Amino acid sequence: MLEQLKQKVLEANLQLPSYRLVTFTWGNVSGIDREQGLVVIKPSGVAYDQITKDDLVVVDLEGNIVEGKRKPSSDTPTHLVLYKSFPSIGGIVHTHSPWATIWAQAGKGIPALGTTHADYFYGEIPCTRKMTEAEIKGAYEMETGNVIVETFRFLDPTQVPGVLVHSHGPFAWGDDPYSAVHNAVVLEEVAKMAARTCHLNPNVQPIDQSLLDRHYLRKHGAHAYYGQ
Ligand SMILES: O=C(CO)[C@@H](O)[C@@H](O)COP(=O)(O)O
Repeated sequence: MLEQLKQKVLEANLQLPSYRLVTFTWGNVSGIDREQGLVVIKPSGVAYDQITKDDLVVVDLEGNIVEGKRKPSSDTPTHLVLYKSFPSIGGIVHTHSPWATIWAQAGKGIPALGTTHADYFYGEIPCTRKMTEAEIKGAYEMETGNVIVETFRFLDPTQVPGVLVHSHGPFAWGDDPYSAVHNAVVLEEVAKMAARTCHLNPNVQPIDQSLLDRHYLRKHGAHAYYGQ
């Protein structure tokens, strides 16, 4: 089980540069084995083209290193807060993908302006509030997770599998590391489309609820009918 998860996390991390979601060592992917309560995550500061399965780090839900010779991603506390708060997710991706990061730096959520967005996100992709001085100077990465969880107090993370951390960048998640990367790619695509749509038409409004429902629910939920 854990070896299979390591392979998935390795492949998912290597997808980030191939989908052009990261530059240098920015970003990270993790996956969780909920039966064992263990998380596999990318090593901190290691170039993607040098990462091997042996470089991956295994931590418990308190962040203790259980296996691995490297230091875990600096964002590990953020991932752990999300795994503990969102029990349905199996993989998490953080990047600084440019278009999503532009929205995060602007402090604005990405509105659902079209069906591409609606196919994956059941409404706006929210932006967190700014973090306080105390949060920034305190356990910063853990507090980053807490501000994401606070943003989702009235949202279902399975229906909106991503968020923008104010002044920082996007986090996306899914059932496993691969689906988390898939959602991270879509988040970046809809961020680009939405930015250019708003530039073309500053008065554009989010799509009607009926269209949002039709597109989201045809792919998700009990009555989904998309695909084979
Ligand atoms: O968000 C950041 C830095 O702002 C991190 O994702 C990025 O530097 C990657 O850090 P790690 O190599 O995962 O420790």
